Amino acid sequence: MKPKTLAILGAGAWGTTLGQLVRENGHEVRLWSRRSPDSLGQVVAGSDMILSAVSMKGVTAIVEQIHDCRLSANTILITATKGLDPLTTCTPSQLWEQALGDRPVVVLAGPNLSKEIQQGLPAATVVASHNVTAAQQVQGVFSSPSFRVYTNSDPLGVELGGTLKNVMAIAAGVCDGLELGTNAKAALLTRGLAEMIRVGTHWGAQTETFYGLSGLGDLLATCNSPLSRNYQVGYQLGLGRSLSEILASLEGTAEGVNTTQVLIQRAQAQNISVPISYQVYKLLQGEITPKAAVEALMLRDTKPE
Ligand SMILES: NC(=O)C1=CN([C@@H]2O[C@H](COP(=O)(O)OP(=O)(O)OC[C@H]3O[C@@H](n4cnc5c(N)ncnc54)[C@H](OP(=O)(O)O)[C@@H]3O)[C@@H](O)[C@H]2O)C=CC1
Ligand SMILES: O=C(CO)COP(=O)(O)O
Repeated sequence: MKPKTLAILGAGAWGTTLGQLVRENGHEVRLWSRRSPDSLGQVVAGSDMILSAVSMKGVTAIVEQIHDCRLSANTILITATKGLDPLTTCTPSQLWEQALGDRPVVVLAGPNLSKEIQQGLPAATVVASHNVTAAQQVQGVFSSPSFRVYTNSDPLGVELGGTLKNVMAIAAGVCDGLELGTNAKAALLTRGLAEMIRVGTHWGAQTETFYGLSGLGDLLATCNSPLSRNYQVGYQLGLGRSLSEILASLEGTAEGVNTTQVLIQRAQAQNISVPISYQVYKLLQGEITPKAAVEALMLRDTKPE
């Protein structure tokens, strides 16, 4: 493959790690953050691909700035952010699509704890787009002997898999912090996946996508690893620490905290049943103790599976 030029927006843990992967594959990487001396326009000019790996709270500002930048007609935008916009409740790819018109947008998501990837441990991910050719080009740029990349044609499902599992990762951390055991964790993750599918399909994603790497796969990774920031938040809540105390000492972004707020706002407006996410919400709001959240879930009305 001819070397490509990739502008990476967001020099946090994930942007840096993805930049390292692409550089090792022989492509040119220009890493940009809001603290960079170069302007966004300078960095994206002439790039074949732009990868956004900023946390959700930074996406809107960058999407607005991109409007004023000169991009070539076939520049591919790749979004790796796992979150929901509090103002519009849109996903990052929806925000990018609104801004970029006809240019292809590709979602990259999967069970990808950046610290393991930095060590060169094997991992797999998904690149999803309505534009199959664009997804295949991105697959070519990122694939390596240690990073296996699959294409998918349900970008919304792939994006929501990676986004909604962060709420479940908080719940899983609480479960482990409270030492509720393996049966409880299995029940939580299974019902958590059902909840993610209920929300995702209501919003237009396909059920089967959630059984893939970005849904079930990322659920297994983040709900079982202390490397996950969302899991860490939940674990420490389970130990009885307050959210503000936890966030003050957390290294990096735990998107699930914001995602839970936006999810509950939208699920309530649309009358979608999200019992696990709702207990995570009440816990994050400080309205309930971890033990009371578990009781509330266990004492719900009985129902068929
Ligand atoms: N780390 C991981 O393992 C993975 C992370 N992700 C997702 O990638 C995204 C980024 O995560 P990660 O890199 O770990 O997070 P970090 O906290 O390490 O980095 C966040 C990045 O976003 C930028 N940012 C934050 N707020 C703004 C803003 N208002 N304007 C512009 N830029 C901003 C930060 O810039 P600055 O440094 O200037 O503050 C930084 O570059 C998240 O959505 C996460 O869910 C997805 C898969 C794996
Ligand atoms: O999304 C991730 C791995 O796929 C990273 O998880 P955290 O954001 O919880 O650290």
